[in-house]
Amino acid sequence: MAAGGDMEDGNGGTEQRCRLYLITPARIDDLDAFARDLDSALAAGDVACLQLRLKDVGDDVIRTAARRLMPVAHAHGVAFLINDRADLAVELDADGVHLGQGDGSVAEARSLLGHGKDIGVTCHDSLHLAYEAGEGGADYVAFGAFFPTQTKETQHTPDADILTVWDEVTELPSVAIGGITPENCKTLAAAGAHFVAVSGAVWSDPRGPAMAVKAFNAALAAD
Ligand SMILES: Cc1ncc(COP(=O)(O)OP(=O)(O)O)c(N)n1
Ligand SMILES: Cc1nc(C(=O)O)sc1CCOP(=O)(O)O
Ligand SMILES: [Mg+2]
Repeated sequence: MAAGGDMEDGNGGTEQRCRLYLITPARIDDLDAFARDLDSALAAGDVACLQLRLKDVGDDVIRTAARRLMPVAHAHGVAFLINDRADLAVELDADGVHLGQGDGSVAEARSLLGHGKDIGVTCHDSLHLAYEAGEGGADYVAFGAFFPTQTKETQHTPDADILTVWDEVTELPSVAIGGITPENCKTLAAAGAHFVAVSGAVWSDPRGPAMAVKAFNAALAAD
């Protein structure tokens, strides 16, 4: 799906239907150290995508981080998406953008990015928002937060059934997000999620991000 990386979902005939989607911490103080952590995490197992989600920083900080981290992702065949900002995604030649409900329309992002890039949309607990996103041309929809999370304040707590309903009515990939761990990810995969999006459970794992990626892939591959 993505030029630099492979954001194919598991329906492409791969053995593992639900794949891991990583999201960076909202703040990266030591970019070189994080790049090393990222390299070891992506070397440890299958990851479909990395989203750069820096918050409360200037555009140049996002640019510097993207220029440092996108080559690491691409070296492992991992798609690299920018959070919120379709304009920066174009400028940086990223593989796509993730849009929240306040980050502009899919149509606007598509007019900037073109058809070779991925556009994802936050849909919280709403099938209506997901239908709207799909009709607008989104490449995936994201539902969440399924579990308690310290990474983002959210009022929406969908039930996993929304993933099953979505999977029954469309082939448009779904991403599940919010408090996802190796211990709880399988329930979301079994419900129909094509990707599980994770931040804290990878970057804050005391065993290191590589072990966390291994644990997620072992859990997702289990029957
Ligand atoms: C894959 C994925 N799903 C949801 C979000 C949340 O996006 P948004 O609602 O715009 O909130 P912020 O992440 O911008 O704080 C996401 N980033 N990625
Ligand atoms: C960025 C984000 N969006 C959410 C939503 O519900 O839309 S929950 C969330 C936080 C994801 O990080 P963690 O894996 O650490 O919970
Ligand atoms: Mg956003």
